[in-house]
Amino acid sequence: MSDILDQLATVLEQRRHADPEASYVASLHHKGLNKILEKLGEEATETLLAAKDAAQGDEPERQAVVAETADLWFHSLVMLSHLGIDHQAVLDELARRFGISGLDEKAARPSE
Ligand SMILES: N=c1c2ncn([C@@H]3O[C@H](COP(=O)(O)OP(=O)(O)OP(=O)(O)O)[C@@H](O)[C@H]3O)c2ncn1[C@@H]1O[C@H](COP(=O)(O)O)[C@@H](O)[C@H]1O
Repeated sequence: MSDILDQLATVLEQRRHADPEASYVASLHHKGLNKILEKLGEEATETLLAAKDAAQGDEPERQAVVAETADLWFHSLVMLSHLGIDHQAVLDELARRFGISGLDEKAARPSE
């Protein structure tokens, strides 16, 4: 899975200083963080609406969830790139958490 993420992250990095007229990613960087976050919020909402439809739908509705989730992941990568955060850090964090039950992790948190 991380092959395509690595390739995409490389392209996104190249687009940071590309011509906004010629590249969607460059146009997002050019518009700035608020625009990127606005798109991210939109894609999150579209993903959850698609998921609600898919729960009572058929194959087309399931495919819509895949497409919306791809939009959401893509815009998350653009956000990370804009902030200069390597997407590998997110993969490393997931790897660090791998095998640690969320229930156990929460129970081990210091009480506030
Ligand atoms: N994976 C993607 C990708 N996924 C989604 N999108 C774009 O994300 C945009 C958001 O979808 P919307 O339906 O919300 O778009 P919209 O309604 O036109 O947006 P608004 O006008 O409402 O702001 C669309 O223009 C999609 O084409 C993507 N654009 C680019 N990529 C990748 O990024 C690379 C670089 O793209 P460019 O920078 O455009 O060369 C591409 O080669 C692809 O690999």
